[in-house]
Amino acid sequence: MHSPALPRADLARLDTGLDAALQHKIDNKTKPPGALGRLEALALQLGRLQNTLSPQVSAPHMLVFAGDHGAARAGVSAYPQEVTWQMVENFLAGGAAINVFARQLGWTLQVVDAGVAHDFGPRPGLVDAKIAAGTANYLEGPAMRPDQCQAALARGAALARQAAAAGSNLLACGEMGIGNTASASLLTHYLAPAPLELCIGRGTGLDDNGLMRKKDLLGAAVARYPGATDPLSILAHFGGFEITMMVGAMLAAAEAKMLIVADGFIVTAALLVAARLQPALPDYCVFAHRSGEPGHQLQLDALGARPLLDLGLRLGEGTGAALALPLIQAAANFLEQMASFESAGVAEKT
Ligand SMILES: O=C(O)c1ccc[n+]([C@@H]2O[C@H](COP(=O)([O-])O)[C@@H](O)[C@H]2O)c1
Ligand SMILES: Cc1cc2nc[nH]c2cc1C
Repeated sequence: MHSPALPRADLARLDTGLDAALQHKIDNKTKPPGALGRLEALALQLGRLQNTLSPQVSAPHMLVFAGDHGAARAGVSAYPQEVTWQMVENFLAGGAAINVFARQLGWTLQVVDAGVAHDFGPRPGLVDAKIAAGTANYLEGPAMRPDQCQAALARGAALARQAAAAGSNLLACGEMGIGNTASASLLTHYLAPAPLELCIGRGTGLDDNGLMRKKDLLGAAVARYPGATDPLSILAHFGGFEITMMVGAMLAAAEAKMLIVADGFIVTAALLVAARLQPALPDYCVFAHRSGEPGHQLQLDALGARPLLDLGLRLGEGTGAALALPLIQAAANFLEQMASFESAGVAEKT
């Protein structure tokens, strides 16, 4: 599927021209070489991305995309579909885990209705980008029409461009959508690619019977759509609107040279789609954490990614991305603020 909503140009790999100077700056800080571990690689990545020896994290922006899934009614989740809109209300009231972590960081969230099956009316703090009241059920046909897929990609891209225009150079993505681990499993199966069975987990907490049912249903969905390889067609077939909007946001964020902070299983499914469209995309990403959802590791392997944290989180909402933000800020800060051996008068290695 061709996408008029997305940039046509190939996304460039990050320029490594400053690597030697960045590494020299990192190595001259008052610490043994390599002693700041993964933070040193993060500092190098930030320097490459911003093409400077003094990278900074400016106005980090978090988008939390919410959407409903037609397949949720068939029983792929431990929770009823209504939880999606109820949790959006919780986000708006400031009572969800992501609100707590965002407050701790002094961070504001932008909550986006990408396609929730509920009429919120005009609400302060909620971006109305509703494509439809939930996707169609992919057990019966495509989750969305091609024009809906394009509209979702375009809306996501516009939100990332707006954040960049307002001075942000870091985009963190989060999501909420009952049934969206099923969509993420299907996308992972086709795009990692990986055996379907290994891509399916308990999501919000299915018991053994529920997991068996989810595997049966998703097996039937794949049987209806054999041999697909085109990433946008697969995305449109299995949804959801929140995942599609994240794909658009990620591609536009990378184009604007923002650092993209990925969260868990569903956000990384969107990233898998985006990386199939723009293979250089992982250069622009930090993988915040390893989700407790087992298919996440398959996605990370497919992307050659190593997450920063491993806390057993499986909540979504962007919680892992929020928890990783201080580490990214620490990487920029040590590079900017630490003394060098010379400036501090500390003797170097003998
Ligand atoms: O981020 C993750 O890795 C993650 C893993 C499992 C579940 N979730 C969240 O749980 C919801 C989807 O779970 P489910 O079982 O309804 O497919 C959705 O709102 C996600 O944000 C998120
Ligand atoms: C309560 C609840 C909160 C969530 N946050 C993200 N996904 C979620 C799923 C449930 C069920």
